[in-house]
Amino acid sequence: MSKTLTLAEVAAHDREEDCYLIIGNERTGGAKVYDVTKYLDEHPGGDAVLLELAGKYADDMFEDIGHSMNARQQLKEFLVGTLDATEEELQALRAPAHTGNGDSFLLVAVAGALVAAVGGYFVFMA
Ligand code: HEM
Repeated sequence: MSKTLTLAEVAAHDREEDCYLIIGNERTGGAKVYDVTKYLDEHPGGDAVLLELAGKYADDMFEDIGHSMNARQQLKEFLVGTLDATEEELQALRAPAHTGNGDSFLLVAVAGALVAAVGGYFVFMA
């Protein structure tokens, strides 16, 4: 039977000699815990990216890369168990990535103001 781990239990496996990652979401069948310690040296994307996420929720990064079906298949070899966390806890872990949207909104607003100012200047000069 597969185990169920809490976020705190996963967080304890946060180094090169003992590296767990949480990958998965509602769409891919739920958040699951993987022991990638033995995979660090073999990962085509290198060990650094995995170590940076050691003991953490790595799903957003895993999905952003657009891993192949083969990579998804490989995941199964490293399965430790399922994650015992509420939807709110997972959302909180995703939060840092979401603040990025606020920044880009600001960027668009500033760029828009700049275009309006330059446009206004030319209209004024004409
Ligand atoms: C156990 C988890 C993981 C497995 C089994 C895995 C497997 C793979 C495989 C097989 C590839 C080759 C391309 C492909 O088939 O898609 C790959 C590439 C890559 N992976 Fe992962 N990966 C894992 C987790 C992650 C995570 C968490 C990141 C976070 C950033 C990551 C970043 C990358 C990058 C950047 C590449 C591209 C390498 C390149 O093409 O230069 N991987 N991974």
